[in-house]
Amino acid sequence: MTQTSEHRPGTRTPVADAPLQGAASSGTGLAADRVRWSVGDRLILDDVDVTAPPGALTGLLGPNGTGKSSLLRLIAGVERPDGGRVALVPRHGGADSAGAGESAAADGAAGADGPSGVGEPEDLLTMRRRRRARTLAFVEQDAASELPVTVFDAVLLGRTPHRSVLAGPTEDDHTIARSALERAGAGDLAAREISTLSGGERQRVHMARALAQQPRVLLLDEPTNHLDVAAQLATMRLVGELAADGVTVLAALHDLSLAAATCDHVVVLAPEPAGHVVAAGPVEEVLVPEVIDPTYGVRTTVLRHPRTGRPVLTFDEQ
Ligand SMILES: Nc1ncnc2c1ncn2[C@@H]1O[C@H](COP(=O)(O)OP(=O)(O)OP(=O)(O)O)[C@@H](O)[C@H]1O
Repeated sequence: MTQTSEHRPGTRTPVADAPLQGAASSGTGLAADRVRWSVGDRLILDDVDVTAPPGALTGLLGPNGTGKSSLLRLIAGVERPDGGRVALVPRHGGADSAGAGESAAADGAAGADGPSGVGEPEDLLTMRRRRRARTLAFVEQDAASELPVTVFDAVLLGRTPHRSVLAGPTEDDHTIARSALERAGAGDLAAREISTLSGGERQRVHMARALAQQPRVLLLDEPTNHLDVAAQLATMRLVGELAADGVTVLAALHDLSLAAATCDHVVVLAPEPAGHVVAAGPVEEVLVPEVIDPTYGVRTTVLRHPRTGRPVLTFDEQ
């Protein structure tokens, strides 16, 4: 799959908030190979292959229960797969691998969880927790937020993987957290107790915490859930900007027109048999009736957005 950045809406220029770009410019892709996961005797994901190219927004699509959240949780290390591999794949071997090697050394773990050679894929599943937290951020669907902390302190927690275990947050950490809140459209919520927020407000705060982590890879499970239409557009624009900055984004989405309007690539999971990939590739090739109709059990009409020319999908029952 190749990057098709000209398709992304909104600005494609690198954003001005330098503090949030930190680890984002490395151009690391993500490859999940033959990922298999069962719960009890129920097979949820059956040898699933998903690739998220570096510095691109990849939409993970599929009907309810096809395993999108499960796959994101496995990639994030929340669950362990029964089989398969999840790796960071450098775009340019030299620069990326050098960066990764430095990070491993900073962890005191060089040679243990770092890549073995220049340009080698790096195994995410065996990566040390702390290093993974500096590499990858995950915004879960309806993540619980009952901690008795302010929004600002919750976002500041995103900085934890970047400092030594006993050190408190630095002035830089505060600056990055403030910038992350602003960028996620939640600057005015900083002093609020997180448990008092509405669903949409929480969603922005979770995004801000992920931004404060300065990840190379960002996993989003339904990032527009709970958001009004303006906030949905703002969130997807932000995600597109992050991808333009070099962050590899894999986002589970239900709104196929939103995916068509914003994603560089899409991967569609199908319900039968358990969580397998029916199609993957550029939006124009994958979001077509031949793929969507049998997968979702609908009749799809593909229109064109009058301004962007991108696909707009409408649906009828079969
Ligand atoms: N811990 C678990 N125990 C039992 N079953 C599970 C568990 N986690 C997921 N499942 C099942 O695995 C299947 C895939 O769930 P998952 O949440 O990954 O799907 P999804 O594609 O994200 O769904 P949705 O679009 O509805 O959010 C579902 O049938 C779900 O009930």
